[in-house]
Amino acid sequence: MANQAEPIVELKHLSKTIRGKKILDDLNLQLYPGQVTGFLGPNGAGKTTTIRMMAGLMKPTSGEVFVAGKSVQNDFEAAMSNIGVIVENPEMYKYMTGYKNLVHFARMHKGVTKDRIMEVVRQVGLENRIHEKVGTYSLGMRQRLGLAQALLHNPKFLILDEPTNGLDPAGIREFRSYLRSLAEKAGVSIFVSSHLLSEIELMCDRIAVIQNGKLIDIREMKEDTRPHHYIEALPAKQLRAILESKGYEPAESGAGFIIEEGVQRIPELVKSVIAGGLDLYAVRPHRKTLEDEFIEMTGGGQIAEAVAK
Ligand SMILES: Nc1ncnc2c1ncn2[C@@H]1O[C@H](COP(=O)(O)OP(=O)(O)OP(=O)(O)O)[C@@H](O)[C@H]1O
Repeated sequence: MANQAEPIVELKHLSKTIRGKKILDDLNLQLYPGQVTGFLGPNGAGKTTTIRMMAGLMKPTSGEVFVAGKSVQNDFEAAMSNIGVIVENPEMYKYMTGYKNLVHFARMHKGVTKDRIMEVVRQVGLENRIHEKVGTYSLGMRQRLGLAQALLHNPKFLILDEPTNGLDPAGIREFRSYLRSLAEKAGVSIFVSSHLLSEIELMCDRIAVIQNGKLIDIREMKEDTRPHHYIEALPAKQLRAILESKGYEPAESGAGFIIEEGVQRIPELVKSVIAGGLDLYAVRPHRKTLEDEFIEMTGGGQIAEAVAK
């Protein structure tokens, strides 16, 4: 899929040292069109520093960031014409309407027409409220207006720093689906920083994990192709014996077991458990979470704890 395309963003040997302290250490990363990449790491890992350098707000000590082939460090304006940035709580003029705010921000770019402004307004679903003052907007609507602002000049690359801070669960869900459709329909490459594992898991195709200024992992978020089920029955010892006799390798999980099995053979298995005289308490599909994967990957060590914060 997207990985076979040319990267739209490349971080090459990005390092930053401030007063003798190494904050970023030789970061190399490629981002692709149509993909949402999560940037995950514990507090102080270096996420904001990386993002500031990607957006040209801070100079790296060494290394370079390329966006659509243009260097953010050496060809700033050309690179920025392809970048949209949303930082936490985007600055808006509350006493002006959403529309007037966008007109104001549109002046910072070349060639943003009124039609383009309205197109972006529709894209983020604000058409019914765009002529009302921003002061009357909910936080979710303000986030969407921020997104509209960042999209005005049709950037190929969108950077979001902790975008859902302060949103309620419904607002987060809504924002997430906008981002996904933006990547899928418009082919925008999106880079989202967060320290929330669960958020990244739902929003992203791919995650890059940073710790102590170093990129420690990059992985695709694939649906686990092998289906699993959780099953719980008493006595547990007997359940294990039944599962093993059917060729499963049951993994203990809470009061039950996880087995690798799709939904087709579950009714048959349930019949055997009941026929064996066991009390059945639960059978449900089980999907591995990112946290499970980290624990498997790290043996439950420091990284899993750090990213789970
Ligand atoms: N101007 C600076 N001077 C000195 N140290 C700095 C400066 N800016 C950042 N740091 C340090 O660099 C490290 C990385 O900070 P950064 O803000 O990039 O982390 P982060 O991953 O964004 O963390 P958070 O999730 O807490 O925002 C931290 O240890 C921070 O204290």
